[in-house]
Amino acid sequence: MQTSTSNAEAERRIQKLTQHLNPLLMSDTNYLYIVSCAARTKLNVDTSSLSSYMRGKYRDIQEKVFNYFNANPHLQTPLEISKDNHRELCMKQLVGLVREAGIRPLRYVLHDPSTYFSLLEAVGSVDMSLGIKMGSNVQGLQTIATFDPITDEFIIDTPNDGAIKWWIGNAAVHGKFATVFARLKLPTYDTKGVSDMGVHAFIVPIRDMKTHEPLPGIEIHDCGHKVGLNGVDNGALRFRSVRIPRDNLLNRFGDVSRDGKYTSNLPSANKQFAATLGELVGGRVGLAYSSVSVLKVAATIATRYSLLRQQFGPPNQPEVSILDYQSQQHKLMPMLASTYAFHFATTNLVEMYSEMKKTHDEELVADVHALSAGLKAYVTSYTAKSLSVCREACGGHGYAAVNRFGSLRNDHDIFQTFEGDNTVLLQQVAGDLLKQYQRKFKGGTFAVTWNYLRESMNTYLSQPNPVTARWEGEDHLRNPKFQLDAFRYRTSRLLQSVAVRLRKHSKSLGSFGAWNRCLNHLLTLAESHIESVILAKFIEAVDSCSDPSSQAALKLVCDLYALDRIWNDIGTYRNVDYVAPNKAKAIHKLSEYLSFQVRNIAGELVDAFDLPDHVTRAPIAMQSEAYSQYTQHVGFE
Ligand SMILES: Cc1cc2nc3c(=O)[nH]c(=O)nc-3n(C[C@H](O)[C@H](O)[C@H](O)COP(=O)(O)OP(=O)(O)OC[C@H]3O[C@@H](n4cnc5c(N)ncnc54)[C@H](O)[C@@H]3O)c2cc1C
Repeated sequence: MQTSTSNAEAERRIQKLTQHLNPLLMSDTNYLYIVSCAARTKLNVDTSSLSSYMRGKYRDIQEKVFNYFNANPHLQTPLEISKDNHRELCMKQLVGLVREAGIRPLRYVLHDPSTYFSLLEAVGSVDMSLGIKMGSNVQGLQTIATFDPITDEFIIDTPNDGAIKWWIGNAAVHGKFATVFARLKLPTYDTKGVSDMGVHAFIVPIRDMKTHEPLPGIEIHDCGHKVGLNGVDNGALRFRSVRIPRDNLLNRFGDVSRDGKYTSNLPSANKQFAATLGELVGGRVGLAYSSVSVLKVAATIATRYSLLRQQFGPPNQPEVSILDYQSQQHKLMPMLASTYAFHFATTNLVEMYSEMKKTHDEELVADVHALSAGLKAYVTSYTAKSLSVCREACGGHGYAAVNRFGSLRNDHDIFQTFEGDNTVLLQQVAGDLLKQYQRKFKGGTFAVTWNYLRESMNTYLSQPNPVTARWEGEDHLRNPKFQLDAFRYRTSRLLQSVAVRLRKHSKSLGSFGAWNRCLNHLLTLAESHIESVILAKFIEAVDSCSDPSSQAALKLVCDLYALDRIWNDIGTYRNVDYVAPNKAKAIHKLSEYLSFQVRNIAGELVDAFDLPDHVTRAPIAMQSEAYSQYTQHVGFE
């Protein structure tokens, strides 16, 4: 921290005043005192260093995308646009990006996923529909692909109406090919008839290249007008004995020879399944990462507006900015801190994913699978809620479509559902944790991300220490060890207690019934685990930052993230006396104080997201002359 010790008492007084006095009733002397001290306690943030630490090597390619759309205003999505026009525009945006800007996203999918996801982030900031259109694919686990050795073809079938593939991006209008995940069936020439080789990916042409009509056996219906993302043409697909050449099997993990023999370079069916699964998680990784970029845009708009907008103040004094109100800080500052936390967690996920694509390491595949499910669910739910908070935090102007919250909220909302419903995904995380827990008691090894549970179980399951439960000093509360211990303690308790409950209920209810009886407990466990992972990654990012001013800012933001989360769940900690009443009070006070300190550098923190005005686009968030730009937009001279 850059504030001197002598300032600490002054800061505390400011915080006390801002906490306990309604600014409307504040005396002039107090008010001036607050303003002057606030200026003194402000950290100096070097925005450009912080920004390059955040964006790293992807800055250039993202700028290329932003510049292309800035230079081509006709390709920017207007506020009012019909579904059909939006679909056409979205297609033109994609074609322009590839042909004119020379950006070929698919080139990166296989060999450089990190660059691909950063492109997705930039493109999604321009129009979320475009980001989704670039990443859509088809998955159908009930769909069947049967090999016909006579014609050397696979026959693709949708076995029943329940297996019709709904909501396939690009299918309703523009798509010519689909990547279809289907169960591969091979003839066995015995009484069994066929054997099921598990899920494989196939390229299936769906429309005629010249006439663009659906091909024989392929039925396509338009899913119609949606709540958002109307630039994407979603369709429902049914396959009836569609024949494709044997070569259309994507054979990286398993192949079929001309005489119908199956070969694979992977040693076991488990490894093959893990590798195929690895291919499916890319969508979730992309959604978690893109959701953070939506949160960055929303937090930028809401923070800039809150700094600009002045409302009321002490008698005979200038009005104060609405971000000076404690309530506004409470709405927005922990959210800004979370945006930073999620940035580092999802960047790390992308790196793990890239490594997994290179090595196909089985443990890493399992780790990325569970972590992508958890982060996708946690981050997208948080962003969806935050978009409403940001809208409300900007008052009436937040409701104007031009200020973006409506379209961001509508477009982003489905992130909670596609690539796996969030409630279902969190259950996968809980299931994985339980598996790890069982292994611990059977003496097996723990996968990488869950390693901390191995260390934590013995420590955290013992009774809380009554002495440390009372420690309330700022140094202690801002110590990453205390913060991480607290998060992990909660996860370990939840894990151990749910395991006991599941065992008890499964005797009378069976495993499905027991799972359902403990479902809310399981979801809380999964969220708690994901919060621990996010905090651990944030702490690592603070430690690795070499620029002192950026590091001080990140440390402040990280402390706010950690203490705000602990305070949000303080009941759990109090219930088991992990924190005594005095400590709970100190955590609350400190998190409000940190919100106030973050408020002092909020402008710099959102500037470090490095989103140009032509990307944020909301007139209330312009970096200069925001009010006049807005009044001009409405029509005032
Ligand atoms: C705009 C859009 C685009 C899409 N794009 C694609 C695409 O390109 N490719 C593709 O393959 N798919 C796509 N999808 C499909 C998407 O992946 C599914 O909609 C999603 O997986 C959820 O499945 P569902 O709609 O059947 O919901 P349901 O499973 O019916 O869920 C409905 C509700 O039931 C609850 N629920 C369901 N199961 C459980 C459970 N086990 N425990 C507790 N609660 C449960 C859920 O929490 C949810 O609240 C898209 C969907 C949309 C809307």
